[in-house]
Amino acid sequence: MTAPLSQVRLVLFDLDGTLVDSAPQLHRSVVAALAALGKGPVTLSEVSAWVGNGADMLLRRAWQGRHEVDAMPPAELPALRAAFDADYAEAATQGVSLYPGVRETLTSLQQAGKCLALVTNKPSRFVPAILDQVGLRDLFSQVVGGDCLPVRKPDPAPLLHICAQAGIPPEQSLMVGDSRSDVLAARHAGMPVVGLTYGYNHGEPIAASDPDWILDDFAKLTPLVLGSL
Ligand SMILES: O=C(O)COP(=O)(O)O
Ligand SMILES: [Mg+2]
Repeated sequence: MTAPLSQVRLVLFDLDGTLVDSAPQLHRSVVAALAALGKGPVTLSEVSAWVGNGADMLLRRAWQGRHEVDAMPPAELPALRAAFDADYAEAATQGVSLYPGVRETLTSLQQAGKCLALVTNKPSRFVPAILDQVGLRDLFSQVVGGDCLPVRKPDPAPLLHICAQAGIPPEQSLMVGDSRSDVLAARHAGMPVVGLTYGYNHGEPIAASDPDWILDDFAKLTPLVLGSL
């Protein structure tokens, strides 16, 4: 599907691996949570490959040391999550950085009259402080976190919720993300989707998820959306 991007009035952005490089802080807090329950550490590259389906799934993967986890969550999950939350409340903003071109690109899209929204699987309580830290808080008209609705990406509901609130249909919207959850959510919502190559996608190239456009540089969004790419 390649809808004409001249129609796009609303652009929805993923957070982790799309706007911010947050894996180092997530890694720190996952290791702290494991240690609190007497478990040894996991690596940054493992954590990067396990991000994308929310904090509980990240912790379940870390607990089992693999991406595909058992259907039943471990009994330790609530304690693990409490330890993670306690550490991440402090770690989330420490050294978190924007990918190149993000601020300039978001600003130019907003100045061109596009409505911007954030749709992340990260628990909502951590999102405002991160947006403040990187100076993006005022750019989004809506922010939907991983626990705002009963379901999260790859379910299309968070994307459709944002469209409904904005009064803009999915066909006139664009999803921008780094993982297969973003591509699938957009597909199910009937929305075109850009996949970025540099983020966290469970260790596989974003091309495997077949987004409508693949960009290796966030700044290329401006000409893509505003019409000169
Ligand atoms: O918390 C996660 O698993 C990832 O969050 P994201 O949806 O912003 O990539
Ligand atoms: Mg992401």
